[in-house]
Amino acid sequence: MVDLQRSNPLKFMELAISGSINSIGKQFALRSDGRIHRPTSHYRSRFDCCANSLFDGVVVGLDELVLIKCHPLAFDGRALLYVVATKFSWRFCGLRYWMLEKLNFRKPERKFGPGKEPRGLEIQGKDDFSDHLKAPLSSRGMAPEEALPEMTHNVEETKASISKLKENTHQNVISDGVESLPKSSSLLKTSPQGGTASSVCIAVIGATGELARRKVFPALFALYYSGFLPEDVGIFGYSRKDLTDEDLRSLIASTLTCRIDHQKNCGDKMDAFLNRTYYINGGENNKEGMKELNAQMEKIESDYKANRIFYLSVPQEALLDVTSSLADYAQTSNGWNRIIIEKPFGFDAISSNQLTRSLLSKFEEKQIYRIDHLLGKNIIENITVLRFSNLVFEPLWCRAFIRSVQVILSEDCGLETRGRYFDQYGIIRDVVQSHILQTIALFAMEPPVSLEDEDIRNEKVKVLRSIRKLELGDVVLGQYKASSMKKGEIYLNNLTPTFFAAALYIDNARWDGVPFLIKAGMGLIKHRVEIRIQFHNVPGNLYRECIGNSIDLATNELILRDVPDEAILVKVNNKIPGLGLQLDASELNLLYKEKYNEEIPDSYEHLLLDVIDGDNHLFMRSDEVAAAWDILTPVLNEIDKNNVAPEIYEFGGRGATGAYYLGAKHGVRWADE
Ligand SMILES: NC(=O)C1=CN([C@@H]2O[C@H](COP(=O)(O)OP(=O)(O)OC[C@H]3O[C@@H](n4cnc5c(N)ncnc54)[C@H](OP(=O)(O)O)[C@@H]3O)[C@@H](O)[C@H]2O)C=CC1
Ligand SMILES: O=C1O[C@H](COP(=O)(O)O)[C@@H](O)[C@H](O)[C@H]1O
Repeated sequence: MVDLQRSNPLKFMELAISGSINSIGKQFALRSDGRIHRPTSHYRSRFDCCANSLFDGVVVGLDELVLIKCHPLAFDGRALLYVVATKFSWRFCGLRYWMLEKLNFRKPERKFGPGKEPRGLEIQGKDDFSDHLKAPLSSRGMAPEEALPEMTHNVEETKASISKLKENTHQNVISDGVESLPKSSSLLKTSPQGGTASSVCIAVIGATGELARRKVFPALFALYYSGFLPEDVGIFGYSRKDLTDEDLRSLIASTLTCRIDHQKNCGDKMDAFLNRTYYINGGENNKEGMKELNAQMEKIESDYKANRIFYLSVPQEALLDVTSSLADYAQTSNGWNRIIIEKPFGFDAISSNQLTRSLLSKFEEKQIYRIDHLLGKNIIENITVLRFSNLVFEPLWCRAFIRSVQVILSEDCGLETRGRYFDQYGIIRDVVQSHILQTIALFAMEPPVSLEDEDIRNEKVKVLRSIRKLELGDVVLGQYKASSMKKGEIYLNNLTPTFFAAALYIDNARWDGVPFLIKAGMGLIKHRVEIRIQFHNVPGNLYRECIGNSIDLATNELILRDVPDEAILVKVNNKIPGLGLQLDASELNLLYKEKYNEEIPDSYEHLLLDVIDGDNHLFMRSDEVAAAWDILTPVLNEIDKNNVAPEIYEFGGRGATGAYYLGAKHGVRWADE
């Protein structure tokens, strides 16, 4: 136990936390380089819940496993800072340095966004992690609880743990409650400019492509504007075109916008962002291109620590060459390297396993972020927040109470410019393999040990592996009429599905017999993205005579809606006012735009921030990808082998009528019937 600032503990805490988290009472993570780590996205909700608990919590620095407990009001108002960690001496140096820095004994050179620290710019030689394809599940990802003393253990135990750890370090001498500096520590190394901060470079490979221009650069700018990227971040755009820095800047400037809540100084910020953006012409040989990228990054990087993110926004067929060249020639050895890969992560089980093997021969699992932007939406985090933080839901989350689940992703638009990509992949590979199966996995998983990414991924993969292989009889394919394709749109092969419905079953104790109906389609009547959980009828319902409609329509329902208008709705039966006794099925409606007067950040922003944080829980691990393809590959093979033709439907209609028969077969009424 280290007793700090006896005389003025709250002031100390204020100093310590200022600039990172605004109010005392919230938790924070301390990185080994002395930086305060802001809560990651999934911690954010936990923090909000714990806001009144005066540090009575834990924050874990991912693979560094630093546990900090702060009780500013405990012990007669004295501030106590407990630090428990493995490799104690090394981390303790970091802590001491951080304390001194915060107490203004040492000033960092670099400053980040307005009042913000970038999240998770921690130093890691590389993101080391076990190979999940090889390791048994039980050995994957160590939960903090396994590595550290129990969160709730008492102060005496904490004192004992800390004195024991201190016995094992020869470097740390306590004087007046503040650790003296070690003689030498890599954490204290300064750059020639005197700075000790890490730098970050982000390379967008495929910078001239649609996704990069439309989504990736705007999300990076929004993060830069909000202070989540360091002022001196380096943004690199890479493709094979012969362009200059100025060309790239003009190309992306047209897609950068100042959101409603990002108006102040937006023009200046945009100029600053564009000035930090550089173009690399990779040419026809990515090996040479990556060497050039590496050289240009080195020119602007801190020689203290340099971290790199590579966003691979290239066609799937270019992935292997790009990742291999990047791994060999563009990684830094002076910080961490993370790569982001776009879906659909292969074409089927075989090609996906090949891609995974190739990735894992060059990168460690923890370095790979397989992105599906639909998983960065609020609705996805809300699945677990609602379930695990509400007593009214968690006990009902099983076959005994839930009759069916529907996952609906219907779009009213056509393919427009995306026809070429879509014609190769079709809707199953485009959104089912990743987005819909991930939604079901998060929905149906057992409670994870913690909110740590690997704990969540361990549970998701179990669900995916328990999903029964899909059969052709439980699948409906559709394609919107070619005559309704817009001018300039590519005519799809007549076997490419733009609509898909299926019934899935999870063969485990919790979900045995519960149909999970999924529907995804383009060119439909309405843009609608929602998850609907239908509960069983009330057994022996006393009011059945008073329910006007079919009793089936009067069951409780929980609806998580993303589009239109984000909302959480609960359908309940209530009495209609008046002298009679008649029941009505009404919706208790939490409409986000009414409750929260805030613009919701784009999902790419959310996910990019998670990558910066090193938080993988919304990104598919290799074994999850393999399990997802195992569910779909047999039926995809059958469809291809038998040339199964999709049912043609009207653009702007309700999709293939086969979906209704499918619903009836599984005893489910689609929500839009
Ligand atoms: N667009 C979207 O909304 C979505 C896209 N995706 C995925 O994102 C990725 C990119 O999609 P999108 O932007 O639409 O594709 P585009 O075809 O529009 O852009 C591809 C980019 O990659 C570059 N590129 C192509 N081949 C190579 C290569 N061999 N080496 C280096 N760079 C290369 C291209 O430039 P150049 O040819 O000059 O090198 C271009 O900048 C795809 O994998 C797709 O599956 C996923 C979901 C949605
Ligand atoms: O990833 C994809 O998402 C889009 C829908 O995304 P949104 O952010 O516009 O809701 C979908 O149209 C596309 O098919 C799919 O690849």
